[in-house]
Amino acid sequence: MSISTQSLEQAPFQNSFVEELKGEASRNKNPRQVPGYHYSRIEPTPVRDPHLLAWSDDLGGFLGLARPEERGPAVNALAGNLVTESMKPFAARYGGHQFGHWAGQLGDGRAISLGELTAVDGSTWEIQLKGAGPTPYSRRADGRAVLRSSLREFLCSEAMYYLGVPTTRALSLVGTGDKVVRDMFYNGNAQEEPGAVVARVAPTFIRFGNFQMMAVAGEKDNLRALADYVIKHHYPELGEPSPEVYMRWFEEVCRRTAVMIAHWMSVGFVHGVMNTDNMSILGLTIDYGPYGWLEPYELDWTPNTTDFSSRRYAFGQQPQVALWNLYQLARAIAPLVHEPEALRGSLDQYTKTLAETQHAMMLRKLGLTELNQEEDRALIEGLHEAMAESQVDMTIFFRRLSHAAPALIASSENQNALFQEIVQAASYGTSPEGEQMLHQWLQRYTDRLHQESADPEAIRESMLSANPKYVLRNYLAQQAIEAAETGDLSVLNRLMEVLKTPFAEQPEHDELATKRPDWARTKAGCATLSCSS
Ligand SMILES: Nc1ncnc2c1ncn2[C@@H]1O[C@H](COP(=O)(O)OP(=O)(O)OP(=O)(O)O)[C@@H](O)[C@H]1O
Repeated sequence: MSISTQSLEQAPFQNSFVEELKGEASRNKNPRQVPGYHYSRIEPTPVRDPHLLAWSDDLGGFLGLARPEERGPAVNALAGNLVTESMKPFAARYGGHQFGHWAGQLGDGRAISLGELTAVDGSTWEIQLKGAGPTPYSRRADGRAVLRSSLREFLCSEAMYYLGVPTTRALSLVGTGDKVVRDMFYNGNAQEEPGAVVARVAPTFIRFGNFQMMAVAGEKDNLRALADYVIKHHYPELGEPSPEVYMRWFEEVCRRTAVMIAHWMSVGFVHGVMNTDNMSILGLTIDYGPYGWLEPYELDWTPNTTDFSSRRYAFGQQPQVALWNLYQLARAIAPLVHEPEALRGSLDQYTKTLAETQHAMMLRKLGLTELNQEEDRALIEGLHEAMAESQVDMTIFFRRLSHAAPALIASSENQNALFQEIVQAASYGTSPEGEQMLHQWLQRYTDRLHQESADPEAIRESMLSANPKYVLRNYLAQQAIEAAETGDLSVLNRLMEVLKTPFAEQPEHDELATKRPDWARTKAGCATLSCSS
């Protein structure tokens, strides 16, 4: 049965954000403070030659949208060149803590939302164009985005979705035909790069920073209206807003944020810039900027060169930083509840959910069922220590372990050779101490596996479904970028296809699951990135 789809420019948009919240009357794009409002109505600025570079078929189908032609009205709408009658585009006003410091008003400086579409299951999704031109929140920047960062955002949003990580999605990547000037290395050498627009999709893009902005400005009515809007549309199960419901809502935000962080930690995703304006009120991964995937297992690794000195947003810091961010959200919404102190209790919900979810996810990754919680905790702790010491490739290590599980259970005489093979497969030059720790851990793990009653093949299958073979290693994204910049989309297309089923073997794509090559270790974009985008 074929599901009927329509072209984007024919799709009927709803505009609950614009209609239910407060927008300023002025439509001018001059940078300014916008006190007293949730958003500004602002039209995207047209680009020279919008052409489709990539399209997410699954998401398009889910939204009832037909895949657009390379050029035409649908792509014009995806670039911001065509605003249809039912769209009421807007840029939201928010603030945020950046690297721990309150930065004042930020807002959508280059993202413009077109409105909301109804998906085939009846749910509602906001469509937002990133790189669509200046808004009152652009400050001194140009409102545009370069192809390299847009391609990274497009690819990773979808890759994370297929990994099962809570995330915003990406519908399309459109080349603009315009050049954008950026200093990619922050060395003063600005150069022209191709521009692009990504159409992002999420139930809402509201961030912690939207609430912080209203609170800092002392706009209590706006703060309440925003909370009521979010609860009504996105947490309806909590009931009619009231001081008690705000408490329960905050607890739920804490819970969802914990689940998101547990997912990041379980696949080795490092967001790179967890400012409070990059924390979604729905617990979704948002803003794929200087993110990266852990290759050698290092807790203090960050892909973001801007964060090299403080390492505030390093892999191992993410759980703590999310808690700090939630604390800032609690401070922002405190005026809405009777007992602000009680919000602190909800932060415990974060810590508890994070610990439980991480533990459950790690058991799945190891093919273990809950037998003895204390012992299993110690086993998992030991694994983290051994991985940190040996700095093995996290993704490859777990994948190899999954394949090896039946052999480990069979306990042949060649056990040491098997241990060696697992470590070697994932090693970037492990120290003898690191190797020894991993061998000892593997012995402990093998003993523990013996206590499992399931069929070894079933254990292997279940581990393979919890340990992805393919993740978007930075150097892979960089290869797709370099090809796309010369007009070759084949690398991008291949990655899109492979990352749709990251847990499947897909042997013809083995080379996309290998260790980071040596040349990529220091090359810009391949391991580390600046915020330039
Ligand atoms: N080229 C740009 N033009 C205008 N504003 C920008 C530009 N780049 C970033 N900003 C703004 O700077 C702030 C923080 O930057 P950040 O890098 O987190 O944003 P981003 O990647 O554009 O945004 P998002 O969080 O929407 O993905 C945001 O207010 C953002 O809109």
